[in-house]
Amino acid sequence: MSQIPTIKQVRAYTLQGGGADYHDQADGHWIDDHIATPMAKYPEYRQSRRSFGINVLGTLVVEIEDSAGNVGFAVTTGGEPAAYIVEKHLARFLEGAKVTDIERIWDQMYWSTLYYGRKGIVINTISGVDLALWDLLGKVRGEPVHQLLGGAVRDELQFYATGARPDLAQKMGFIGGKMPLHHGPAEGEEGLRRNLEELATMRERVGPDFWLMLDCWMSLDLNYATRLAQGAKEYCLKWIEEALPPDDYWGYAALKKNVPTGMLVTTGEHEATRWGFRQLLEMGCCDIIQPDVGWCGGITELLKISALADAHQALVIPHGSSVYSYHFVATRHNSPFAEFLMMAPKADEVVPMFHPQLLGEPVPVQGRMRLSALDKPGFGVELNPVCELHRPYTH
Ligand SMILES: C[C@H](O)[C@H](O)CC(=O)C(=O)O
Ligand SMILES: [Mg+2]
Repeated sequence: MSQIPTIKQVRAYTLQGGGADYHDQADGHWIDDHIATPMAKYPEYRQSRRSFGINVLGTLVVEIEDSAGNVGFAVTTGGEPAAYIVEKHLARFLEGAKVTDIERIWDQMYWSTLYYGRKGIVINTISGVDLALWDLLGKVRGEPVHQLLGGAVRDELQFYATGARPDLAQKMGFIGGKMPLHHGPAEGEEGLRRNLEELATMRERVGPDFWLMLDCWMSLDLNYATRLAQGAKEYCLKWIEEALPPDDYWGYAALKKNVPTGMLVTTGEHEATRWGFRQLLEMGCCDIIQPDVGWCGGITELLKISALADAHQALVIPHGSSVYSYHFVATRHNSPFAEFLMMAPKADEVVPMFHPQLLGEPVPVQGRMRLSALDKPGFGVELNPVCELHRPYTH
């Protein structure tokens, strides 16, 4: 057997601009247009998520180089604080290790950061390192990540679209459309009426059979979420997403009992690790969990989360995250479809989710993606050289 390369150097960079929903989008983009948020109770922070700092962190880029000159990389949220954690803390667990030591490295990253980590930015950072390790291993082996995960269980992925225009997504071949909720409890009865009107208008446009979902981005309370779900029954809402703050497991368990029969409760994009998802699953909080592979602990942890969900008969439909989730979804029976986040400002065309950061990022065609689009080594993407990388710390 040929010798397994060892990890020579770990480098952490930051990058501003573009890059999915927590990054810098220009004025007029649907993703930052009066979306209901937990900050909407303050009128001055209601119109735009950038106003309260959704883009402050920017992107973390992790690069891992091995002794044979292969370089794996990944992008996630976390920016400069995450770069500090990689360089000053996590790099020690990688340098000198074999490129196959992924499980041991994850374990050491998690337990060594426990005293200041567990969730949020630290787990985003660990996720970025883990994804870069899987990318590197794929490049060393000359195989796509889905093959390293045990192989695909289907030849084609099917997508629903998240964006302001499910009616256009329907024409583009997606199986459903998830709209952002625009008004939270602070906008009172008038806001609730407008939320339901928007849903009614969209149902009218897409006809009776197309899936319609509402993404509430943690903005509601149990009473409001229950009333919204009950009002939305008439318009056959397929699921109500992230209605409550992620820590309100008790609220989710109650909401799941309160929603009309057949309507699904989904959540989990801001949840992390097997322990967080265990809480959601054991308390009966939702029907579908939506881990983001760049935030929940990476692929290594998502495998564990997914097995746990399967045993609870819950589906795993990862949040956004492009190629990092496509390679995973292709390999799991309990992930029968995937999300595509419409990053075109008017949600009127399919554009790569992480544009301009990645080169070679595949996108759905007619709401579908052939497995052959994911056949390159690693995650099959490259960093776009036009993006300016900044390395704020070294070790
Ligand atoms: C549209 C939502 O507010 C959010 O930005 C994206 C999201 O939660 C999702 O794709 O799910
Ligand atoms: Mg969501």
